[in-house]
Amino acid sequence: MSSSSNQENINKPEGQSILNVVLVFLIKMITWILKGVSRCTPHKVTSRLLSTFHQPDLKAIAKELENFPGGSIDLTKDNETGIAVMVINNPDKRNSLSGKMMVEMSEKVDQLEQWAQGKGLILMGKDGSFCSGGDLAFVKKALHYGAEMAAFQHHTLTRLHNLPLISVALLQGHTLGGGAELSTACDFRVMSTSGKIGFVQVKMGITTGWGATTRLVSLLGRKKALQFLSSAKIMSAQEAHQEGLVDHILQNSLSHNEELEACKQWLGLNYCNYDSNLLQAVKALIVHCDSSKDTSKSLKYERDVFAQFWGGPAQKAALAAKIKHN
Ligand SMILES: C[C@@H](C(=O)O)C(=O)SCCNC(=O)CCNC(=O)[C@H](O)C(C)(C)COP(=O)(O)OP(=O)(O)OC[C@H]1O[C@@H](n2cnc3c(N)ncnc32)[C@H](O)[C@@H]1OP(=O)(O)O
Repeated sequence: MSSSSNQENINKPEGQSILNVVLVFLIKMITWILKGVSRCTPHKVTSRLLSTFHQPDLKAIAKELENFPGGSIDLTKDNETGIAVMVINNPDKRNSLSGKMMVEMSEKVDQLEQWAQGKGLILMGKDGSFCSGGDLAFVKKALHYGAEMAAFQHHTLTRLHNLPLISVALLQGHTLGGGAELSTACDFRVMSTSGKIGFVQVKMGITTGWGATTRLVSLLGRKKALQFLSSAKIMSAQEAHQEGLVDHILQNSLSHNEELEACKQWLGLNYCNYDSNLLQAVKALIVHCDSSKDTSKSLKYERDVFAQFWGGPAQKAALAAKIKHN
């Protein structure tokens, strides 16, 4: 009796410690598996993001974006030629986009949607540079606001893409990151011989936030989209033309203004020769008949993924490194 109770006293702690070891092992295994699963899950959407994405309150987002000043978006419409020019005007920062400029771009797209005499649109940057993406001063202050900013930009750029006007991005100087994304919201891209274009987002620790993945896949197919987006390669005009991203390279040694005139001629002579009602109908038909036009699901997925990386450690490290892409 006494020996068996001794036995029990001796065995009990041993049994417990084995149980403890097994329990700790199991907990570690479960934690490890869960971490692995979460690492493999491409997008973890929080309830906050879901509610934002299902019904983005664009007016409230615009109000918030207006708190980030700098630059402007300028629009001139020529009723005679039917060609409008939209200028991204923030040359001191290589025409990067502030929050306020995002709102202004949306307002200018509203105006173009109503332009009955319109045939064509040229989107360009001020003083010989197209756009170097988001204004990094804005980006650093808006690291909590990626999902909302992306929803706003998706709405504006989808409307820009679907305008009943034949649109051309005039790519002078640098077209980087969000700038490259903007260029894909136009029907054509015309580039200076010295121009450079790069989807540098992965180098900045993020994925596309302004809808370029969705548009690139439909424009050039999966393989090219993958090549541009995964390499962050900066392409010359010749390379971008060979890849099919750029439609026309301008003649060498023209001034910035001469390049604009040459771009107007290219657009006007090739695509704006006929009546504006007819041309608007042609563009509207193409948008309507494009089987990939319902991009809402794809854009939502794109911004879900973007929101995961925006404000994350890789982006913060890239911003701290003050990377230049020239
Ligand atoms: C939002 C996100 C997205 O895709 O969703 C993105 O867009 S990611 C991509 C974000 N973009 C970038 O990371 C571009 C970083 N910048 C550069 O790589 C370079 O500045 C170039 C754009 C190639 C221009 O080089 P370049 O030698 O010609 O001029 P620079 O470097 O002296 O630039 C002239 C002035 O413009 C400013 N600057 C240039 N890009 C800027 C930007 N995105 N935001 C704010 N400031 C910018 C420079 O700091 C400099 O200001 P100071 O004279 O005061 O020094």
